[in-house]
Amino acid sequence: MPFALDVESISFSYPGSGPVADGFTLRLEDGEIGCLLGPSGCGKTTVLRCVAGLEAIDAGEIRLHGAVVSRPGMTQAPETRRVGVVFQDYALFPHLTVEGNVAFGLRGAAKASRAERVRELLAAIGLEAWATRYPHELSGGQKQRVALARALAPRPQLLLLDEPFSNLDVDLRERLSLEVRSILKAQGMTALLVTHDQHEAFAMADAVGVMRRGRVEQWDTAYNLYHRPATRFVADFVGEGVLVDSEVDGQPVSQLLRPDDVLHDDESPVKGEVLKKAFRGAEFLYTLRLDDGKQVLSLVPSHHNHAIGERIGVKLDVDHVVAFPRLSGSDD
Ligand SMILES: Nc1ncnc2c1ncn2[C@@H]1O[C@H](COP(=O)(O)OP(=O)(O)OP(=O)(O)O)[C@@H](O)[C@H]1O
Repeated sequence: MPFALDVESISFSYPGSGPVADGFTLRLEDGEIGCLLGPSGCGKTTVLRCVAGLEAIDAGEIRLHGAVVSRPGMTQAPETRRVGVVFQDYALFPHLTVEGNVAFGLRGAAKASRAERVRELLAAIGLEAWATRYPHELSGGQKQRVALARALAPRPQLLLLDEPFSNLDVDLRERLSLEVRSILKAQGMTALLVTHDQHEAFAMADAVGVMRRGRVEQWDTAYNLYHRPATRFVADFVGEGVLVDSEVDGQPVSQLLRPDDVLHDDESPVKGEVLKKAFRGAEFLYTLRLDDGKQVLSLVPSHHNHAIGERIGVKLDVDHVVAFPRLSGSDD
């Protein structure tokens, strides 16, 4: 079986700039939800535009279910790729009702089957009662669900989502990511999401690619990106933590300590001075200075409320060591 999406070693530059995608590779199985996660400017949106057919690649190849849609000198038009796109700004048609918006991509289909598909999708997004409302009557989350239904209506072979929740507040973002994931899974849709928000990536995707300078640095499950980052960049970008100088097998290394590796324990002889504290609801995130001067982060249940300057006992609970060679000067 060919991959639903197979992006093989593509390169792309805007006129007059260096490469924005640089030997970029990514594969998605049928029904898989992938995510590109990375800092601003690393090339996420550009890769999505190449996959949609909005940019012509300079090298490599893009295939959808085995059919070549892009190679140097050949770019199949976006409208014939059967690729749906959802953007962050919803882009709903203000003069069309919810059902009018969802039906928009079904022009040309028979009336009865069009009505049936619209009904099915409004049920999937839980907005049947809103069919005859207009976009200005909807909340941000509802608008984004309508945009999703509109993109799904013509049954694309791939759905691209570009920062779809970034206009929504944080709580809604995570809830909607999970909701959208279950809608996509129910429809068996293959999807590629782009975001710089790791909570969104973790909530929605089966696998996440951390991007840096036009390439994927690690393609993995959320769990592995957090607990087994392959590079210093991934360790730094995903989750919180500090790198402390240490030795493994006699070699000088920087060891990654996540806040959940450092436990608060009153009995422990190792003490840390509270330098900073951030209330997270269920937990405090403490920044502690140990007696040897090293700083670590510690996640502590929030009923342990300690003042800045207080010394508290800590112990390490590291079930596997993640370490990188120590930096020598200018490399990063
Ligand atoms: N139309 C354009 N012409 C020239 N350069 C561009 C154009 N669009 C984007 N770029 C540049 O390409 C690089 C990658 O941009 P891109 O939008 O793909 O990044 P991104 O990872 O999606 O970032 P963000 O999270 O900020 O949206 C950036 O340096 C950007 O300035």
